[in-house]
Amino acid sequence: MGGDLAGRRGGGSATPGSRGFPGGGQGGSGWGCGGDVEESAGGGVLQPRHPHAVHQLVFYSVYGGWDAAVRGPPPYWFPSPVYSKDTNLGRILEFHGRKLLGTSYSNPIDSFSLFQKFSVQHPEVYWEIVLQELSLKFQENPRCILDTSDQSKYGGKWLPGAVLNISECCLLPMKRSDDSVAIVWRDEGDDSSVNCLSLKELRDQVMMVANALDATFSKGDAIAIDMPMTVTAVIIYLAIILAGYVVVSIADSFAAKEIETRIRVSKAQGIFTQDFIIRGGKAVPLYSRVVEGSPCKAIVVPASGKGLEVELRNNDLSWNDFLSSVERFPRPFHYFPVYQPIDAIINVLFSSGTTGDPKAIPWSQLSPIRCAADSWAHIDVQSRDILCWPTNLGWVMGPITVYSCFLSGATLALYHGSPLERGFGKFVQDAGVTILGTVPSLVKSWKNSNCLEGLDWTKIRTLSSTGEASDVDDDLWLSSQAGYKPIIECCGGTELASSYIFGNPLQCQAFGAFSTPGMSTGFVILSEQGLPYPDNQPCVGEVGLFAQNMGSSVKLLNADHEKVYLEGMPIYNGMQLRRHGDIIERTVGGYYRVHGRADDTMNLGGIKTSSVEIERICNRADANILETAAVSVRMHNGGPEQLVIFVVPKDRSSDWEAGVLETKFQRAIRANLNPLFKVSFVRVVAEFPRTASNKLLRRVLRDQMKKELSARPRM
Ligand SMILES: Nc1ncnc2c1ncn2[C@@H]1O[C@H](COP(=O)(O)OP(=O)(O)OP(=O)(O)O)[C@@H](O)[C@H]1O
Repeated sequence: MGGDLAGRRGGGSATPGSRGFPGGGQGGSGWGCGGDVEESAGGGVLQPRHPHAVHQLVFYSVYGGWDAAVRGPPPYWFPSPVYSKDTNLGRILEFHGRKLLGTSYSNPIDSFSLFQKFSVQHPEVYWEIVLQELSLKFQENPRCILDTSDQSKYGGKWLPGAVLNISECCLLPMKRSDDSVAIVWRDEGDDSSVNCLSLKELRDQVMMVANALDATFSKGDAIAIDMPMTVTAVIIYLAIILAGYVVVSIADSFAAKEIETRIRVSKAQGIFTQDFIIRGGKAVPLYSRVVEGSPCKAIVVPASGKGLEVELRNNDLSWNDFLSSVERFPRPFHYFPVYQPIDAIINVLFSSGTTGDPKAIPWSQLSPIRCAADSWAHIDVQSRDILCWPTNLGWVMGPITVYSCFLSGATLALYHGSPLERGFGKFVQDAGVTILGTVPSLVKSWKNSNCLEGLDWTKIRTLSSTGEASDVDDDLWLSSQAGYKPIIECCGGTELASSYIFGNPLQCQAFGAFSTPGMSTGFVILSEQGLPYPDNQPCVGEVGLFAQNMGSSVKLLNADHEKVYLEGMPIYNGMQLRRHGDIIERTVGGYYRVHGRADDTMNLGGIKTSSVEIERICNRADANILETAAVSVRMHNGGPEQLVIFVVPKDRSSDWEAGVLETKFQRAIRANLNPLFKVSFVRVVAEFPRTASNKLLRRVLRDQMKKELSARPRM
């Protein structure tokens, strides 16, 4: 991406006027539309209480004449000079900018893109600065930031020689005091209060659990956590790492067979779980699934906070019995952390399995530093923030959220219940959440059910989204709920412990788009011939990541790392590129869009296109469409790929003619994408198959359609 492109964006001259979108600037929360805070505070016209139709009318009218092909995606949020200097990166740039970038430095907004490039070219300088900003305490300091002398170490050796305990770093009063609030939470159904745990109280709890672990397990054991992301789960997570064990993260939505696979692959010796999961007013059995899936010792936490409501196996322990092992300890709240080299494994995570079997990915102590640093730089997590991201420790966002809060000194906000319901929204309001993370399916559900109506989300200063491609209209709705705050898009992978493309509060933001490669992340976009496009040119292709990527995986437990990520990838500037498998677009104006997995691309009449691109258009072809999925299949007698659109309607009772929909889709695709793409089949379904982390499984829809076609009589 050319510096000039980004510079123009940042400077605002490519935006629709310095006041921009009428929604921006309200709430006085410290940002504005190109002006100073003082000018913009309270200056917004649109309010969260206005119906979505009004927000739509204004947004789509303001940008009605915007030619995206010439100007790129329309930006809806613009950083002000005053706001920019109050961000983490802005502060760093004001302090170091001139020294590092020389006379090229002007201000955080205009110089952001240059600094991102600088961070790729000089990782040792960038990381030296960022390490100082996080709550990190090394027992042995690293010899250097990056050692590339050993050619056999793909991507180099980061922070060689460093010894630390990353869990201890999360618990130290470095970025905040012992009395500051570390975690706030609320149980589902309890609207009365928001519970708080101070940093000191958290540390005491973690140390007590660490002592109890030593009484039950052998050093170095892998210990699984399969429970909702509650305060207790976070305490257990930190305790396992503090005491020198390895966490095996298992999402609480998995069936017994999935639990069994994860326990087997990771060789876990024990598992922390709950009797039930309380969600949406229901008690969903969890312990019974764990018992079916694993013979290893289970420690069972009561979901109700009172007694257990299940009968345990002989070898299993109730949470209370587990903790009672420390009663005889003279100092149960004291614990000496187990210090380990930087590359020691602390957590085994599993990818979502969108492209096949989930990969078992070991995280070293570098990975948490990477997570926290990226959230610090891109989501601007600060010690004054209260961060909520409904997820699970079994998904990459769980550990990312924990480290992003505790290594930056922010407060972690946890809701013990379903994030789909009003109770969650009320918690966000009552807890004063300032940073809210989401996934697109959650946003779609909130918008569709209207369950947040009347709640006040204006304390939120930054929103964030990850997991799947966002829908522009859903994001318009989300941003408007918080008084037009920026939605920072993040796209990466479990194996990277981070994202490779992001939004950033030093740049104008456009709905459903990313504004920059991650700090210190380099990549090229490859043509079909495997050749990199020039980095200032709009293009679409598979992303090839640079090898030197701090915190990314070097090993898989259940697959050959080299085969999965490196084999067959081209060399760029003498450097072996790393596969990520995404097709991305660099737009005019230097934004990025994700077009989905390389496996989901199709060839329609000789033209390559992605599912996501077609879905974006089809989603808006009729008001009663909740979502669409586009796949292509070949007929049993071969021939060209046929386009199939699957549809989930909003109103399931409405009687839909596939023929009418086919015409609507065809018309929309012809007008907005390519007149040559022909819709061959439309199928209306009640819901889409998804991974346990809610990602759309197009490969299952493809198989379903292939089966249907092969069952048809052959001519
Ligand atoms: N904001 C986003 N927009 C679009 N796609 C996203 C976004 N965030 C993540 N993704 C998709 O999710 C992928 C990362 O998810 P994850 O690490 O869980 O692995 P997976 O690719 O879903 O699973 P597997 O590697 O097992 O196939 C990204 O490569 C991208 O395809």
